Amino acid sequence: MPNQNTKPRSNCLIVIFGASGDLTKRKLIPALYSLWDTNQLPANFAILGIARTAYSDEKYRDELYEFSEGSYDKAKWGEFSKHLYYHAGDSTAEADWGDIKGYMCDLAKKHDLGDNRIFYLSVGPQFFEPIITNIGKAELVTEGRRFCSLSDDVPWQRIVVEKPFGSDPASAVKLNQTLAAVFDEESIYRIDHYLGKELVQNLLVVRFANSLFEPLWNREYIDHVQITATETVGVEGRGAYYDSPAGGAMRDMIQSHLLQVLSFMAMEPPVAFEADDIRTEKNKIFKALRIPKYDDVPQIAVRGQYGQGQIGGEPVIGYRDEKGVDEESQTDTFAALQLYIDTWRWGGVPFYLRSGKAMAEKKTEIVIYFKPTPHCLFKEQTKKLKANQIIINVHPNEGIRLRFEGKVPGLGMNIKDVVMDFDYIKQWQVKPSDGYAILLNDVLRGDQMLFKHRDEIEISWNAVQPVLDYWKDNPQDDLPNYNAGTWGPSAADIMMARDNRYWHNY
Ligand SMILES: NC(=O)C1=CN([C@@H]2O[C@H](COP(=O)(O)OP(=O)(O)OC[C@H]3O[C@@H](n4cnc5c(N)ncnc54)[C@H](OP(=O)(O)O)[C@@H]3O)[C@@H](O)[C@H]2O)C=CC1
Ligand SMILES: O=C1O[C@H](COP(=O)(O)O)[C@@H](O)[C@H](O)[C@H]1O
Repeated sequence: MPNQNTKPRSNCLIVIFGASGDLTKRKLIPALYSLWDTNQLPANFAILGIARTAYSDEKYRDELYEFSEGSYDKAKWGEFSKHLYYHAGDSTAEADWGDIKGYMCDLAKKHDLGDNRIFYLSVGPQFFEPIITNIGKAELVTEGRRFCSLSDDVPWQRIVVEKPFGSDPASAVKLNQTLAAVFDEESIYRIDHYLGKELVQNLLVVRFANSLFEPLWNREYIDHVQITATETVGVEGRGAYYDSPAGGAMRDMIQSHLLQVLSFMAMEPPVAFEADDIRTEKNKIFKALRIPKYDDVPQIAVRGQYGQGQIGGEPVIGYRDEKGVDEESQTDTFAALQLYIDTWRWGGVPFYLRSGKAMAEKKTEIVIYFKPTPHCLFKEQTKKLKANQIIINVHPNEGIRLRFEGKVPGLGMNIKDVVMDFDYIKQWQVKPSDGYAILLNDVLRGDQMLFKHRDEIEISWNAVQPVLDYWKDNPQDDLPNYNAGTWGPSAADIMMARDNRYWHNY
């Protein structure tokens, strides 16, 4: 993996809370291993996993190795895992912090790490605040140095906070306050793994390293934008979380990942390619998002929930039959939302966001639909002409496709749409990263560019809250309203048809 971040990294202890969980095993440890394998970790480092399940260091290392099902080279894993430790404890209980702190200090001495620490909150959101508070009480954030976290001479402590970041505007503000009581904003890394995806970052390069696209990137030429993240998987054993008041597609995907993608798609050119400048421009987009009116919700938002169906020829149970899900659940496993950004550039251009589980295909894409030409020379073909499109395939088939009209070979002037194709894997001969290695590399080097600022989180909740309120107040009696393995409820197509548009499904 190329190193795109050239800031120096210093020796440090990486502490993962929730070390026995899915995210740690599936994403964090593989990302740290790949950084180590490509010499991107500091000369001295140790990783300390903390959770309540009892493991010895050896057992923990073996468990992670087995979990990887052969993804790690055995000899290399042996070397890497010498840096990997485990401590069984309840990090939400103040009483356990004497031991936790002692263990951290011993490891720091053993590996000569000084006081540099990264705390990674890979636990359920209900545990974020108690753990942050306990870190503060244990005096693990160096007093008087909170505002010097980027200096090489002074120890630093950084915290990585997973999603969901709150479940509404008030809880997001409260979490930000708890964080601010212990860490300065420069030390807080609110992670969104979509910003670590190659094709999402590529948006900035496409827009700001080329003169070809940016002149068209506005209301004069763009008719509308669609941002889609659909999955074939259902809730996969996360029924209890997904069906809680903090769950559902609007919160789980749209409020977080898709709004972040939208901000990269829509922001103004930053003054410089620096974290502060990028975050300033993103923040302006969040400020300019038109807050939907409560009474308009049925026109601008669609809620869906999957019933039983088939995916890839296999039968799939309905959402309400999943473990941990209420049999009369109103949770949205599909959500679609029309938004406007009230700025000079985007006035009148609708942005359609949608996400769903148990759908026909796993795909994440941004599709930009252009307006028709001001005058049509090919009169008899007018009805057949398709809108020009830029399709950014974030996953799968990573790449960028430009769809435009071309002449069909032969006699006469027949016109058909054709595609110009930048295929990421063919071009670079590498598989794109899932985002975690890129983002962890940034945390190690103190680069916040791809992390969410306090302000944008608080504002972005406001854009979806009226929809969540409306849905809570108005149960929908047609749920489940789409079969697993389809493109979601017909109401989503009707919402588009009302605007004379259709979803980009194939
Ligand atoms: N899994 C994923 O792909 C993604 C997850 N996330 C987010 O990451 C976070 C973790 O998710 P995930 O790994 O899936 O969750 P899991 O339920 O798989 O793991 C949760 C972890 O928290 C630990 N834990 C629970 N209670 C305590 C406690 N009181 N003290 C210390 N540790 C505790 C559990 O260990 P034990 O029981 O041993 O204490 C376990 O290690 C969540 O916030 C989730 O939203 C975000 C994006 C993707
Ligand atoms: O954060 C989350 O993302 C995943 C989808 O991530 P992707 O990288 O596979 O597109 C989603 O399944 C999960 O519900 C959500 O919490």
